[in-house]
Amino acid sequence: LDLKAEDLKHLKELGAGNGGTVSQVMHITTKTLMAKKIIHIDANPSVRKQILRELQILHDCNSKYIVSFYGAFMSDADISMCMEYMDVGSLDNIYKKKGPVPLEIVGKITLAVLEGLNYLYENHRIIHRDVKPSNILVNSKGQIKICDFGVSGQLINSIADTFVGTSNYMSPERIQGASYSVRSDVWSVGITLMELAMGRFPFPPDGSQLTVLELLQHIVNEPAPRLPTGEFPEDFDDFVQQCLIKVVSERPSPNELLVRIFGEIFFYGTFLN
Ligand SMILES: O=C(NOCCO)c1oc2ccncc2c1Nc1ccc(C2CC2)cc1F
Ligand SMILES: [Mg+2]
Repeated sequence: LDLKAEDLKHLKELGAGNGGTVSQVMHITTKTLMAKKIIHIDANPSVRKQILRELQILHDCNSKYIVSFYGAFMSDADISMCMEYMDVGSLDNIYKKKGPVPLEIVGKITLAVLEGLNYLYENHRIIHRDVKPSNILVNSKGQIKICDFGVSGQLINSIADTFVGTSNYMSPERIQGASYSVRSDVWSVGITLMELAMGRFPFPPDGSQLTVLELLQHIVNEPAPRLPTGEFPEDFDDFVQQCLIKVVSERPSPNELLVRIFGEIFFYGTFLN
């Protein structure tokens, strides 16, 4: 299925984020609903060709926790990426509309995200680099899948060159210039789970407004955020604390967290059930 622009019928705009625009499209011949993401890259043709080549890896990223990929193509200076249409949408829009996510759903999200991250790393050595509620998608079959992960190194560079990438979910070591590791993704998972369970971004604790710089300094210099005491089960609080260990070498990897969850009684009768 080699995708081209003329094979697709534009249906509606779904959203626009930092540097990307997503719309719902129909693949005309197969009648398949898709989400098409357009990223504008002002890079020379050889860089754009390399990005397209690297994105082909997505055809081998097959997991029920990863949004399916249909293909990518260039149209003038833009990269178009076509993927599975997730009809319920992204978790940031869901919690902003419906309020804090019930804990049994947070448990389901936790397992899906850890399994997805673990699949990407163990099978393709891919680190997500951008775990956050807007990159976790839900469909009406109740499936939870991750997207927008760093599969193309060249696209990572091009996005970094073109857009301001200081993410609120960035780990302390990453803010201080250390290189990404899978454990940096686990920090972002911790912040994401807190945000979903609390129904608000967890920094700063008192909810006051911080500038971007103040936020980054806070993440590096202050203790990790904590769930409000007594409002959540201890096992969820412990799990989030594990994800938010500030020293990256002491923070668990997705694989270690999954082994701990499935290896212990911990899993049953907890927020993960
Ligand atoms: O969208 C991205 N960032 O969002 C900010 C710009 O709007 C993004 O950043 C990358 C960096 C490196 N390689 C890829 C991507 C990628 N996109 C992407 C990755 C995987 C998939 C999988 C099919 C589900 C879909 C995607 F759209
Ligand atoms: Mg995104």
